[in-house]
Amino acid sequence: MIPVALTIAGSDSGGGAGIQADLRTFAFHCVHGTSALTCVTAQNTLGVNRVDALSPQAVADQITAVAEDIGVQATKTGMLLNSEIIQQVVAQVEQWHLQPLVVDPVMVSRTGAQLIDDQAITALRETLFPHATVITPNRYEAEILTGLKIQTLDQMYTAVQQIYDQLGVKAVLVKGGSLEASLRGTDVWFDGKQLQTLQTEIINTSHTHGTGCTLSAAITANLAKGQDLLTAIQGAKTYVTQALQFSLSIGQGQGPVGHFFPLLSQSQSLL
Ligand SMILES: Nc1ncnc2c1ncn2[C@@H]1O[C@H](COP(=O)(O)OP(=O)(O)OP(=O)(O)O)[C@@H](O)[C@H]1O
Ligand SMILES: Cc1ncc(CO)c(N)n1
Repeated sequence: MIPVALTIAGSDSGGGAGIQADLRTFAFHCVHGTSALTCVTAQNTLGVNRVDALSPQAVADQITAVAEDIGVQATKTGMLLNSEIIQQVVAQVEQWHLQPLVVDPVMVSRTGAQLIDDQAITALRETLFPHATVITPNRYEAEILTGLKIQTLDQMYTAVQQIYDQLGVKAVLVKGGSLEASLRGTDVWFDGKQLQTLQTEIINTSHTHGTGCTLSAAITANLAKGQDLLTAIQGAKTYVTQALQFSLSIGQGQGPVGHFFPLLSQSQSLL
């Protein structure tokens, strides 16, 4: 049986983040990827120029179509855009028991662009987080969720525990990709029992677009294969690190990670 994963997320026309990153990541892990699109962004390596929402019912119907026929072993959410879409996603998560559920609480991109409105942030916290197996905020999202400034490892430890204690989530991974250079490969994990620092080699590249989506999609793919959560996260971090090693210098801004890096390395060795 081939594992099936579902991503509920937005489209990135530049192909680096969102649904495009998620489906490539699922494919790399030999997991069949299905999707429910929430919105379409006009986006490239320089930033987001425009966002168009799908109707909440259209999002719900995509999830129903996948869940009632194909079935899903693990689900992730990415850019959910507004509170009406979040309300429908929560209803679908409940109806189809979409577990395990990885919630990447996409609010602010690494370039600092706000990607969802304030009401949506409240809806995420109050209605979706309680269903999450794990949430994976980046540094800016953890700052919004806690009201803390996060610059150091100690501040990451405080933030991850505060999010766990105050937001009723089962587990939290605060990601350090946008911290100062020495902390870029460092994430902090807390599930109410274990506080862990997860560290990989730091890759010195400015082409990091899509790291967060790729990480949460890889965690989801590993969960769809039946791995336990911490193993799934460790494997996903290794994948992101490798994808960063083969990141693509395309466009005038921050290029995407290289999801298909083994193919790239083969073709390079053929040159
Ligand atoms: N230069 C780097 N070297 C190694 N790991 C990195 C680097 N940059 C980011 N990471 C890792 O990538 C993962 C994603 O973290 P990051 O903080 O970049 O997420 P994000 O801001 O949500 O990403 P994005 O918005 O670009 O999709 C984390 O596991 C982080 O440690
Ligand atoms: C569609 C989409 N989802 C997520 C992110 C976060 O990187 C982005 N930039 N675009």
